[in-house]
Amino acid sequence: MSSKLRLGVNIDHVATVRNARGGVAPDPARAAALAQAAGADGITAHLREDRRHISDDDMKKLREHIDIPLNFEMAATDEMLAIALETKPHAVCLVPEKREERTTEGGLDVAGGHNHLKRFVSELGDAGIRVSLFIEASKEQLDAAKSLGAPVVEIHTGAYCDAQTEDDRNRELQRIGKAVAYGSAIGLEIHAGHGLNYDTVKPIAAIPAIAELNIGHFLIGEAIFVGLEAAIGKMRRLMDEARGLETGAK
Ligand SMILES: CC(=O)[C@@H](O)[C@H](O)COP(=O)(O)O
Ligand SMILES: NCC(=O)COP(=O)(O)O
Repeated sequence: MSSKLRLGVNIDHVATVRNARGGVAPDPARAAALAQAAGADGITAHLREDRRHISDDDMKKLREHIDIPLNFEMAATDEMLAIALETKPHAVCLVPEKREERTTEGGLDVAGGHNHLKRFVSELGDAGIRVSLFIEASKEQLDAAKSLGAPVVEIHTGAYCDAQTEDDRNRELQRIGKAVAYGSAIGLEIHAGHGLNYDTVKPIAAIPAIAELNIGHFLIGEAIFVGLEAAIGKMRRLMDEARGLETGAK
């Protein structure tokens, strides 16, 4: 019997729309409350160093007003560490960040940045925060994550989602499947996300050892047409179908 896959809804791009006019609407905390009501298992938000979407105040409001787990995505910097330790979210996902990128382009080089990351994993873990590392689907990165003592990794699904041919997509899917099997065999909890939509979610959701998917940009875009509740409901249904589960989603 397959187990239910958790859906973390990333609300970054509600803030992108708000910031286009510099006011207070639409409010990411309101979107998070709606996502929770629609069946999200967690809320993900990325406080970027340049504050292009989510703000410090959004993080505080999310922490105060949301009952489901908050997954705080951040770069491994001292500024972000201090904010995370004050916010005390359920989880922190450490991600690579480049000021000039449009979105997160790749995974963290955990193997190469081992010494730099160690302190972040320990300090967050000691504060009772579940630490995850956003990485590419590679054995080298999984081994490095394990040796740092991170309990969770999130596999970057961007290359799989962006693949232009069926062959490339299948190759990426196989790479992810192999990494998930290896990561879970060495005792890591495996999450996945980035760029997932209705067309790409099922093969990823069908990988049994994945415990959580984080999905944002597509859901917020789709909500413009059908509303957030319907968009999340459909994603939930596709995930449940991929696991062969009865779905309670509308
Ligand atoms: C780390 C990751 O893949 C995303 O969750 C992240 O939030 C992407 O950053 P943007 O939302 O700024 O594109
Ligand atoms: N970590 C991935 C995430 O939170 C959502 O990414 P996306 O669906 O906005 O690309």
